[in-house]
Amino acid sequence: MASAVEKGKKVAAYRAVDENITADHKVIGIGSGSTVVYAVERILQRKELQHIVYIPTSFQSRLLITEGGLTLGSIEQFPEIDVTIDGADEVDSQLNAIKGGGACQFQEMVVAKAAKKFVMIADYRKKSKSLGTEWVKGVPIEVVPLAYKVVMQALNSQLSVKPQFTKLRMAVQKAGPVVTDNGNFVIDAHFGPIADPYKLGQEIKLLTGVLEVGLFCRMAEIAYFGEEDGSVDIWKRQ
Ligand SMILES: O=C[C@H](O)[C@H](O)[C@H](O)COP(=O)(O)O
Repeated sequence: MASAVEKGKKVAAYRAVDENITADHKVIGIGSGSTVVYAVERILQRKELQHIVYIPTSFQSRLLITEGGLTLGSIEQFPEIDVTIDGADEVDSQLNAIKGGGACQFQEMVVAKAAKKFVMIADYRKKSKSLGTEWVKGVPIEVVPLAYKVVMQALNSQLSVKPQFTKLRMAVQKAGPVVTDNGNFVIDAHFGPIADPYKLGQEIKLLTGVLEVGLFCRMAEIAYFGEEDGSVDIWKRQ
């Protein structure tokens, strides 16, 4: 029996695919994480979507595309994407989101920005009144390895909001830090409730050594949340 969370991910992903991807589309971006697995599952069920080129956002998402037998494209070949569909760790009512729980935020940002429409999918646990209240592991920040200590110091001293903690993300079943698909490290910085996620994201992005910040602000047009009862709550950006 699938848990309520898994059911939530699945109904959100299926509905988002059905309402946003059509046979007229040529290039679709595929996000990363456990919810996106259901989006690809739904795409594979829809025979009329098989001719589309799919752009990955991580090693995991590339595997989903190739193992499903879909056509893989790169962002270099296809810098213009019709729709990108991706998961999220926490989403507020304006559709600002924390992403990067799986350390994929850089490629996800590139592929989301290249898309005419960015669609998010998640289960009910990801809905939030204020970013930093539901996802308390910290905002994921991808940094060039040699600069990680310098960035940590800067995070603690140079921002308009002081983080409650900053941590280098450590790997599981491997000694040492998580290494991203781009060969970088991830710092998780927790700020508590974030009053202005856009501003905070801009400030962090300016720190030398930072490649990308997992604050996706003013980007998604629509978000689908799968509920415990099997329904889907749809939020649109105003
Ligand atoms: O780096 C990972 C991504 O931003 C994921 O989209 C995010 O962590 C959500 O993942 P999941 O669908 O597994 O909750």
